[in-house]
Amino acid sequence: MTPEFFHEGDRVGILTSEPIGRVLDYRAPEGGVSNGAYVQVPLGPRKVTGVVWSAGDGDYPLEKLRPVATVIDAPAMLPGMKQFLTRVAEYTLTPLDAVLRLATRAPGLADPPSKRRVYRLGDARPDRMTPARARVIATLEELGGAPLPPADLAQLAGVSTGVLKGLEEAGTLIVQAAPRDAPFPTLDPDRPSKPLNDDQRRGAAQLREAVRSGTYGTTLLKGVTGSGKTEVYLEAVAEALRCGRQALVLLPEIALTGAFIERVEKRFGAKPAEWHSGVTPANRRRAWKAVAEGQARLVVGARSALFLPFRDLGLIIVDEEHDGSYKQEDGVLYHARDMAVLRASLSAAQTVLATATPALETWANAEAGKYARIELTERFGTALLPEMRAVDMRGAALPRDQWIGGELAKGIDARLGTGEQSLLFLNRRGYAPLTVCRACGEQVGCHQCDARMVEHRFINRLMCHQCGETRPIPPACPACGKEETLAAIGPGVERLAEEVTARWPDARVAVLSSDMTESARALRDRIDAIADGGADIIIGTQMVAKGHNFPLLTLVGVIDADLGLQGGDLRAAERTFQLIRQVAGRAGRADKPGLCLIQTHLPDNPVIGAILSGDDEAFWRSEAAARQQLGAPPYGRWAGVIVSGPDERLTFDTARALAREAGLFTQASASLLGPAPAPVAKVRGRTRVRLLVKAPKGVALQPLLAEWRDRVKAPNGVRVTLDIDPQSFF
Ligand SMILES: Nc1ncnc2c1ncn2[C@@H]1O[C@H](COP(=O)(O)OP(=O)(O)OP(=O)(O)O)[C@@H](O)[C@H]1O
Ligand SMILES: [Zn+2]
Repeated sequence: MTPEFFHEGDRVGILTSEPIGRVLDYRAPEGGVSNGAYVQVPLGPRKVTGVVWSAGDGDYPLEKLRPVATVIDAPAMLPGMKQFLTRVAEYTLTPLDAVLRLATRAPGLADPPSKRRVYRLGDARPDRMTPARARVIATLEELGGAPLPPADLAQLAGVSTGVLKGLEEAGTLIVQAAPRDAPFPTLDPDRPSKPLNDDQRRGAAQLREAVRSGTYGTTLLKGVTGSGKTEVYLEAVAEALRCGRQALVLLPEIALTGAFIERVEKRFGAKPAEWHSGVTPANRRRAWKAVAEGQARLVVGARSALFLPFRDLGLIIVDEEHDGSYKQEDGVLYHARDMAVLRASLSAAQTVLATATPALETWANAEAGKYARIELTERFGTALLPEMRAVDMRGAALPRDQWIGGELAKGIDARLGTGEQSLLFLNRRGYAPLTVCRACGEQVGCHQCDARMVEHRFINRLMCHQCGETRPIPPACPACGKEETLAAIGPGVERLAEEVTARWPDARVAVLSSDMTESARALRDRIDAIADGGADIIIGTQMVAKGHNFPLLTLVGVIDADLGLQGGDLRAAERTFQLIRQVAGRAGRADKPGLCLIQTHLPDNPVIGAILSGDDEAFWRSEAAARQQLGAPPYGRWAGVIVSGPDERLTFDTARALAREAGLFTQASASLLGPAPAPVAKVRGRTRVRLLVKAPKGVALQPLLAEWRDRVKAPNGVRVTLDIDPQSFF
């Protein structure tokens, strides 16, 4: 048992967020320190952030230990949070310090709370009263004594800051220093919600009851696109607020937060805290602290918000829970949906997984009765689900630089000039996936990756989608040196935009792709403008499939439905099903009916069939049966292993040495496959080799993997990465 408090001079164990691999001993500072306190400690010449984790247990002489330098002004980490971080580390087989880093990513945490200047009303009145001066006094009197920053006061009173200066000199305005981290406004759960329909009401009641129970539980909220899932789970949020607890809503895409926050503001009368990479450092720190103090009651954010120091988390919503972006693919390889369930189970909270097309894992857990279930089978109001049609492209014979077939083109024609919008979906960023020399056949590749360079015409450069490196489009072939022989092959969204502009020169075209380098704010404005009718034809990658509401949109064209079906990884069918259903769901969300045309060369493919048929349960059952037969997740447990290093031979040697220890797995009725060069065999100059561990469901895989990894000492520079429940296999 760790004591609650350490007195000055006690030996304390500090976990830092530095890659040290263990808890370090320090001496408790003057005044003592609580268990769980966030602190700064000296480490070599630096000061680093850490948490009081345990009693110190080393045998280094106490008097030689360095004392804790600063105790950070924030509530101590709660035992439940320590447990959560520990379990994440164990589950993902990552060092605890790396997980702590996720939980302390608030810039300037240790800085003293900074102050800003505010004005409050003093007793003195100026000798000479002017209308402007009177307005300033009236404004502050109306606020009942609350101080205001100069800029806000000037704006509200409609005066210049010069007027304020004069009043300050007269002693009418008094300067004060107020903490910069203003508290978050209070959300009111009892403001009226939208009137819910019967299905929504039933779902909301079920969720409210679950939240009130004050126990752990997970619910799959499955509703067709446009059924109003958001309205339903906002009722669960309201209930958590009524119970005095905190709530977290995870969204898969930053571009969605703007619209979502507006909905929260309408429902609860104020804005929630935001947490994602687009939030400024100052606001991050403000949110982190307010969450730790229990003052911020609702957080809307990206997956990393799961690691915020909630006081009393009662509810986690994972919106579009099937979305691949919930898996973090570097650093700590965790799946935010799974870790949300873990965090909820440790804090007697409820999790709600909202989606139109659940991940097979989630579907199976609901089938098995581990998750409760709520179904919304119809769109809200009078809107109908879009009509879905496959377009057989096998005989289409389109010109070389066209990808929009006759039927789709007719659909676009019919909508131009009527105020209705068309959306063309192509899940490929850039101009063309391939740049080939017409003279020698060279495919332009990345210098440091086993990947082709992708032409991005908007920035006029070639880009490697593995490492992000860009370079100018070369004037001559890098292999044969011939000039003007490089040709773009195949379409990306930018090239599709070119086709659209050529064929419909008068149409207003908008391209939405995740690599556009605009700010979150600018992107949001653009999306709002599109929703208001600012474009006739929208072209987008999977970013457009997620959750947007474009009321005027009535036609969705899937340019190439077969893209995701090739490559044949474990989830190819599932992902294609989810993505196309989701993008189709953008059509016909208001009063006009929607149509989705799916261009394919594989019209008889069962996945295309399932997308068209509307019989979801049949699709999940057949997917489940196929996975069961393979012993694949969720019916078996898989772990991906990537061995990478700058030296090819050493990397392969390490992988082979690991493979020789496969006996450890076979004894536990698990198996090891590989090594084999990874499908992307080189990234940033590092050779990549893959192995795969497959185990039956009951096997405790992590301890086995840890022991196995430790049996082989990887030479300098060679890294062994373990990926539990891998989502990607490149
Ligand atoms: N009870 C309601 N009253 C009025 N409007 C509603 C109600 N429920 C939903 N809507 C409206 O219906 C539309 C779809 O709702 P919402 O965005 O919640 O659906 P969804 O199920 O999350 O859809 P998707 O999965 O496609 O993103 C929205 O414009 C929303 O404002
Ligand atoms: Zn590269």
